[in-house]
Amino acid sequence: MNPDIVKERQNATFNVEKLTNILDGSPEKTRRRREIESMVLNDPDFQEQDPNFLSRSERYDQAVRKSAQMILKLREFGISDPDEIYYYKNCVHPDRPEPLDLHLGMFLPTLLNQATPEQMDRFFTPAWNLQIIGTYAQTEMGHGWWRCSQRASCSATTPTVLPALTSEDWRPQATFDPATQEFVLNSPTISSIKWWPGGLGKTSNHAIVLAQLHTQGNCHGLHAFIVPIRDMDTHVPLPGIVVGDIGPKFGFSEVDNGFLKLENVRIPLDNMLMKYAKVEPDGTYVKPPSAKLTYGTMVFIRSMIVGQSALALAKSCTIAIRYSAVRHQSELKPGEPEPQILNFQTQQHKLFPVLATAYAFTFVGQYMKQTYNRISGDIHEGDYSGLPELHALSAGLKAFTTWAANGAIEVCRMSCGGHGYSRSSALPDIYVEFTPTCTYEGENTVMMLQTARYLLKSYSQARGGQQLQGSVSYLSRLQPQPVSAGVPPLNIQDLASLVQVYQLRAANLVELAATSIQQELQLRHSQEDAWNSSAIDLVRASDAGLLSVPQALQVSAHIKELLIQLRPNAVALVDAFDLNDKKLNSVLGRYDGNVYEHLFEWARHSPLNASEVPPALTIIVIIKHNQLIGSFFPRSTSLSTST
Ligand SMILES: CCCCC/C=C\C/C=C\C/C=C\C/C=C\C/C=C\CCC(=O)SCCNC(=O)CCNC(=O)[C@H](O)C(C)(C)COP(=O)(O)OP(=O)(O)OC[C@H]1O[C@@H](n2cnc3c(N)ncnc32)[C@H](O)[C@@H]1OP(=O)(O)O
Ligand SMILES: Cc1cc2nc3c(=O)[nH]c(=O)nc-3n(C[C@H](O)[C@H](O)[C@H](O)COP(=O)(O)OP(=O)(O)OC[C@H]3O[C@@H](n4cnc5c(N)ncnc54)[C@H](O)[C@@H]3O)c2cc1C
Repeated sequence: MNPDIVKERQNATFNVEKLTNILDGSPEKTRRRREIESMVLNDPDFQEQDPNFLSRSERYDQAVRKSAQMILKLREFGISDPDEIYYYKNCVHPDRPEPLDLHLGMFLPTLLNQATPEQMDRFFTPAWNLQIIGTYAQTEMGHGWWRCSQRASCSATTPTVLPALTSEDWRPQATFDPATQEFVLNSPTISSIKWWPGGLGKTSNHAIVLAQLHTQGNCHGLHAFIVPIRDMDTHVPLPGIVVGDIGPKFGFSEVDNGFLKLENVRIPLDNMLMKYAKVEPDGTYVKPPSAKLTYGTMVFIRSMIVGQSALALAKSCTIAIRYSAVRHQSELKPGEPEPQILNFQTQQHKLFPVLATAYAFTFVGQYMKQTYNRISGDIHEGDYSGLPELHALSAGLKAFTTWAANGAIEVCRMSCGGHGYSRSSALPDIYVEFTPTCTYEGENTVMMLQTARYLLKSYSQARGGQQLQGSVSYLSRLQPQPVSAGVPPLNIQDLASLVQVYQLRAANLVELAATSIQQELQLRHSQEDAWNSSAIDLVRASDAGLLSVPQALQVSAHIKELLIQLRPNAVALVDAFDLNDKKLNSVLGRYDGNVYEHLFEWARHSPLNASEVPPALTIIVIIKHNQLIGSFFPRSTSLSTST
């Protein structure tokens, strides 16, 4: 054990195990989490080659092998609780998305939320047993977003063939054929090819495809269909299915994100997910109680991503803070030993806010999950009243937490200097695997605008005298203040006072956005144009701080004081996240702090070190010996060599 890190732990002023229990929810939950962890980390079937030294195809193959083992073991150990499955999976594939993510994270949950009992028997049971492997195909090459409700040019009363349809409307179509009781699916244009779905490229044999429903000559907007894409025995693509991998990406190397072109693919009537919307055998369309229910799975994953932001931050600051405790640089005073870099105020100022955010997001993630479970329970009982708030909260928190975490991971990487740039630190991988959360499940700006839409509606209800409940109740309680009213009193030591200032700022920003829309409406006369011209204010309204210059200076001084208070407990606070070394997979973030010897050891495994003279270098050796000069270079080229 590195002596610096030992001293850090000796200086801590609280019981780390108790804090771990609080983070987990209870001592029993900590025990069970560790039990699952050791099932995976001590299982030889999950041993792997360091992916850093593998090609993409090798990484995919290794991940598929581990995922298959994972399913067998989940069955063997009878693990069926979604939280436990999720935890087990995260130990099997630490930090890395894998080919079955979409199957587990979106295919199964979409069936649970939108399938009829008959469809549950036909699809969910075999999918649970991994006979059916599914993905969720919404995004297309030309479009990442869809309307929940029908477009003006795609409504129940608009015949499909009207020339009013624009090129934008040429999205994948599912047209009902009553003669055969089938839907015929087509991707009419290049831009309507499904693009991005995880596990689609090679792994899945089924996809939930979102397509425009056409029946009795009318278009009814976006609906979900279960489409078999590969033969269940041979895994070969079925007729009419053009499918494959979209190629290498920034990260996600283990995942076969794919493309899917549908060419007159026929599926039975009862392959449309019909828990809510229905098509009768004669083609009659039965509306769902809410068109927004089609988007339920995204609300689930967005809620889950809030917790993933916390985990990415916990990992990043564990690595950076432990490393900063054992790294020494630059004499502070001449002749004295070099200090731990964690003693530099600037280093603390980089890392301690990340640490605080990791804690805050952990609790926000738990709150989001409880809210999701509560409101989705109501929805299952037929009460849809909480859906708008759930959508606004999950969309806004997904965007806010992923943006914040995305920036903070990079702060952690840079705070580790050069070694942070090495893949041995794990920080580059954490970044590339985390950053697409800002884009997928709804691009963040678009999500912020969804939250703003809800805030503005709530604002106008509050101004109309309604007493609002839940997360927007502050809009009823607080009267937005004009700038001339000055800044509110603030006690920076008092949490309640800080929350009140945040709420006031939020209310002011919502009012600013509403005023902007009103002004733009007078200028532009169209609600849509006024909305777009106020979009910057709207995004700010969803991301609410209202301080005077002296108050800001007071905050700044208080932060310096807090850095000093936090310093003795920094290592213990990251230890409390209880991230096992094998899960963290970082040379810099090792629990024992023995960084340098393991860094050297890790580098020696680089494939470039497999031979002292890599084969490609023989050409240089030959050139050095002047044997090829005549054939490689024209006679006029003078090459001076010493040999
Ligand atoms: C069962 C066992 C489970 C075990 C689980 C265990 C382990 C899990 C394992 C793994 C998980 C790991 C990883 C996670 C897996 C996957 C993640 C990886 C990849 C990502 C996959 C994807 O990206 S899928 C594609 C996602 N795509 C999007 O998110 C597109 C975003 N677009 C939209 O949401 C919409 O197009 C829109 C909202 C931007 C615009 O829609 P539009 O209709 O035009 O909107 P408006 O006119 O503004 O609003 C209309 C109306 O609807 C309301 N609304 C909108 N969305 C929703 C919603 N989702 N819910 C409720 N309500 C909604 C909106 O507020 C408006 O309401 P009002 O009219 O009342 O104002
Ligand atoms: C790693 C990864 C995995 C994915 N997995 C899946 C999957 O499994 N299944 C699936 O269906 N999809 C998947 N996706 C696709 C993903 O859901 C989309 O990329 C995402 O929804 C964003 O859509 P887009 O790419 O069309 O971005 P665009 O909407 O084209 O965004 C581009 C820019 O335009 C801006 N913009 C767009 N609309 C508006 C607006 N209304 N107002 C203001 N600004 C706007 C955005 O803010 C952004 O700056 C995945 C993507 C990635 C990167």
